[in-house]
Amino acid sequence: MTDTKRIVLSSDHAAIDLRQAIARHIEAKGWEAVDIGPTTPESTHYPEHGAAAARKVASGDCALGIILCGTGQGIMMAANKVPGIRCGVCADPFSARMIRAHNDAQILSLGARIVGEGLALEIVDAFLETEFEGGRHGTRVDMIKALEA
Ligand SMILES: O=C[C@H](O)[C@H](O)[C@H](O)COP(=O)(O)O
Repeated sequence: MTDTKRIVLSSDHAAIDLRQAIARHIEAKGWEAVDIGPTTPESTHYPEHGAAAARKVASGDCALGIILCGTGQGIMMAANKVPGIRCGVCADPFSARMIRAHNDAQILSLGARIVGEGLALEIVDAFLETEFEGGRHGTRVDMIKALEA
């Protein structure tokens, strides 16, 4: 677990129920859920929500993030446009462990129209409980960072 336990959560309209279930789940596990919404089901725009969550992480206000839309794809694309952010879509726990251990991803993206709640919570646990391994993976993450320079 990282030093700070603040985890930002955000989604579009397609994932409100799952996002709120994840917030309750991680709070019960001792993380602080910083849920920045939205809370009402009107159709909204995932780029705004992905960017808002990513900025919370990039600024250091939150250590990690969990974002959701229908597929997880669009909101992931938006989050990855914020400098310094590495975000991956996962539909299985192994991938969620690997984006932390090998890619040092700070944000997990989930598709609420893809994964059910039980699987989503397993994916979230895998993501939050895994640390970056560094070493050769650090060299490669540094190469990703250099692409932004
Ligand atoms: O990648 C995009 C997400 O899956 C969105 O949640 C999806 O495009 C929203 O679609 P709709 O406006 O038809 O609910």
